[in-house]
Order: sequence, then structure tokens, then C-alpha cells
Amino acid sequence: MDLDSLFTVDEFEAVAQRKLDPVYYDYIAGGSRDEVTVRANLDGFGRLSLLPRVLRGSAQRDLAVTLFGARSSMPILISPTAFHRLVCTEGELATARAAARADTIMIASMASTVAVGEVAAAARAAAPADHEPTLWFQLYLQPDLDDTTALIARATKAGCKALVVTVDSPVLGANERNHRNRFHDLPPGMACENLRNLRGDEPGNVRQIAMSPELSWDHIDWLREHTELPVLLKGVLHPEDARIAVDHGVSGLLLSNHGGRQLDTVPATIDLLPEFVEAVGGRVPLLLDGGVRRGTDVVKALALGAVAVGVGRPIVWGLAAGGEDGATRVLELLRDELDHTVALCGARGLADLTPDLVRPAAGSRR
Ligand SMILES: Cc1cc2nc3c(=O)[nH]c(=O)nc-3n(C[C@H](O)[C@H](O)[C@H](O)COP(=O)(O)O)c2cc1C
Ligand SMILES: O=C(O)C(=O)c1ccccc1
Repeated sequence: MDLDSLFTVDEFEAVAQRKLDPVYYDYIAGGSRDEVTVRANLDGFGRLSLLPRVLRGSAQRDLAVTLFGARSSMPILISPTAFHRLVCTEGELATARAAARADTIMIASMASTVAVGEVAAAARAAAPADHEPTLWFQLYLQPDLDDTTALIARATKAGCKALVVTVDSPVLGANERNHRNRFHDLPPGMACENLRNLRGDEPGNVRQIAMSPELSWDHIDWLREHTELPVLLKGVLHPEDARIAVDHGVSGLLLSNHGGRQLDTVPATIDLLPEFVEAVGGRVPLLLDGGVRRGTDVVKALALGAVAVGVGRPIVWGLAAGGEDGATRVLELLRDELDHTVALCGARGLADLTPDLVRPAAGSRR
């Protein structure tokens, strides 16, 4: 595959779809039930327009952000996605190398098919000599707190710099494509390596990941007492819960609807962002994911108050199309689009991206 002939995230998706087993493509592309929210995330960006300023730009546009003490060369992070070995042999090792090469932050999924310690080592080996790559760990709090403790220990030992706790999954979302395809488990030879031998001789089975409807704010308090790492919550959608989260001392929020894979018919994250910004009132950094496919999407999210965005599926399409190089190319495409959009908006950098640049629009992007 000549990766240089691909110019958009959507083209990467098309190549990935051609290459992948349709069962795996459906698992990745799909969302829950009618996939209303999957589409809403894309349409939400399409329904916003950008209103540029003129005659105030700069030839030097710094796109870097610092998050919890770690610098990322751009405000585009890798959202946690499971099972990278389904789409490329090296799996999460390739993703980690791509993140390190692009100098951005990878949020490693608890459901990765390579153990977090190995993912971290791959990132360190691929990073430029003077640079320490940043890895965060996505956690599903386990109702068995000994399991959670063991997972935190693994992530901390690997050098992860934050815990991103996914709170939108009291039960697993229903991707009906998976039901139709009878895709319920990893193929032989692949496992959820972070779960392997966690406390005994567990095989690293997907079903070891407990989704629990009984988790509560007490568990967040417990977690904060059991780690020194910043704790972010991923998947808070109600602004009232955002306020409660801040009151419970979380360090940040990742406004996410899980790419439309949990409760269907929830709003697009970009549509919720203004209310979230108001609820949080600058007390903690707000990140956003869901439907980011273009530099203009990134600019809209930042202008409306996010400090950074995450991309989920685009990275998996990059991996499927071309492994480490494919994921790197996706990150570089998004970086170039972001820089280009910032310039066209008459902005000197991210601080110039203010809410007045975003207006409602008729029509959609696709
Ligand atoms: C294939 C796939 C696997 C995912 N696995 C996880 C996961 O293990 N943990 C998690 O918190 N979110 C997971 N997500 C959700 C992503 O972190 C992210 O919220 C979502 O993909 C963002 O939307 P986007 O794909 O439109 O960029 C997954 C998403 C996809 C597409
Ligand atoms: O597929 C997902 O969206 C996801 O979050 C997940 C959760 C557990 C195991 C694998 C994936």
C-alpha cells in the first residue's frame, strides 16, 4: 500500500475496509443499536461552520499542548481502542511507536492485545533520544478492587502518566453487527494481555473484563486514594455529572460517547461541549472525542473550549491500512490539516481559537 497516496482519514477507512475481514471491520466501524450517535458525531461537526479572522496570522503556529505536566506536539491524542492485533500483527506496539514518532499521547486501552508494559517499552524505543513519550492507561474499574489494584500497579509500573476511567459502560453496549456476525471473542492466539495472570493463572479472556452497573462515586474516591496519578473520567455526558466529577477531585474529563458504542441516541459530543464548558467552569481541562476526522473538526472543538481531542477509529484505520506507518500517516495528516486550518482562521496558535469563530451552519460534511 502506498500510504502517500492517501490524503484523508476517510480514504484510510476505505482501504481498511477493503483489507479487513468484514467481521472485524463491522466491530470497529459499528456502534450500538441504530448507530444514531455514530452518525450524530460526524454530523455534529458538519453542522458547524468556521468564521475566520483576517490579517492577524503568523508564519509560526505552535500546536503543542501540555496536559498534566506532559507535552504533546499537538492537541490530537489517541483515544483508547481495544484489540489492535485484530488489524495488524504488531498490534498496540505499532500504535505506541506511531504515537511516539508523532510526539503525541496514546491512551492505551485496558483491553489491548499487548501488555501495557510492552506498549510503553515500544514507545520509549521509538521516541527521539531526548524525548520521553507519554502513555495514559484507560481503566474499566473492576468491582473486584483487588483486580483494579493489580491493573493500576501494572499501568503505574509501565510508566503511565494518567488513568482514564471509562464510566459510560455499566453494561456493554449492544453492537448488533457483532451479534449478527457472531463476533464475541478474540481469535485463537490473541488475548487481553493486561488481564493475563492478573492474580492467578487467568488466560486474559475478554470476559474477564467486568462491566458493573454497581460502580458509584465512592469508587472514584477510592481510586483517588489508591493512586498518585491524575484521574480523568471518560464518558460523563450529563453536565450535572461533570460538576459532581469535579467536586470529587478528578483531574480532567474526556467528553466522549464512546464513539456511539454505548447508549445509542445520546447527543454528539461536539453539541454537548458548550454546556460542559459552562458546568466545569475552567476547573479542570476538558478533552473531547467522537467523530473527529478533519483538522476543521479539531479547530471547532478547541474553539468551543476543549484543550485537546481524541481520535479512535482513524488510528485503527491507519493501523489496518499500513501498521505503524499507517497510524503515523493518519496522525501527520490530521496535524497538517489542523495547522492549515489554524492558518486559514487567522490564528497564531491554539489560544486564538475562540468560540466566536464557530457558527451554526446548514448542510452536512458528507
Ligand atoms: C474498535 C473500538 C474499540 C474501543 N475500545 C475502547 C476501550 O477499550 N475503552 C474505551 O474506553 N473506549 C473504547 N472505544 C471508544 C474510544 O475510546 C473513543 O471514545 C471513540 O472511538 C471515539 O470516537 P471516534 O472513533 O469517532 O474517534 C473504542 C472504540 C472503537 C471504535
Ligand atoms: O469495543 C469497545 O468499544 C470497548 O470499549 C471494549 C470493551 C471491552 C473489551 C473490548 C472493547
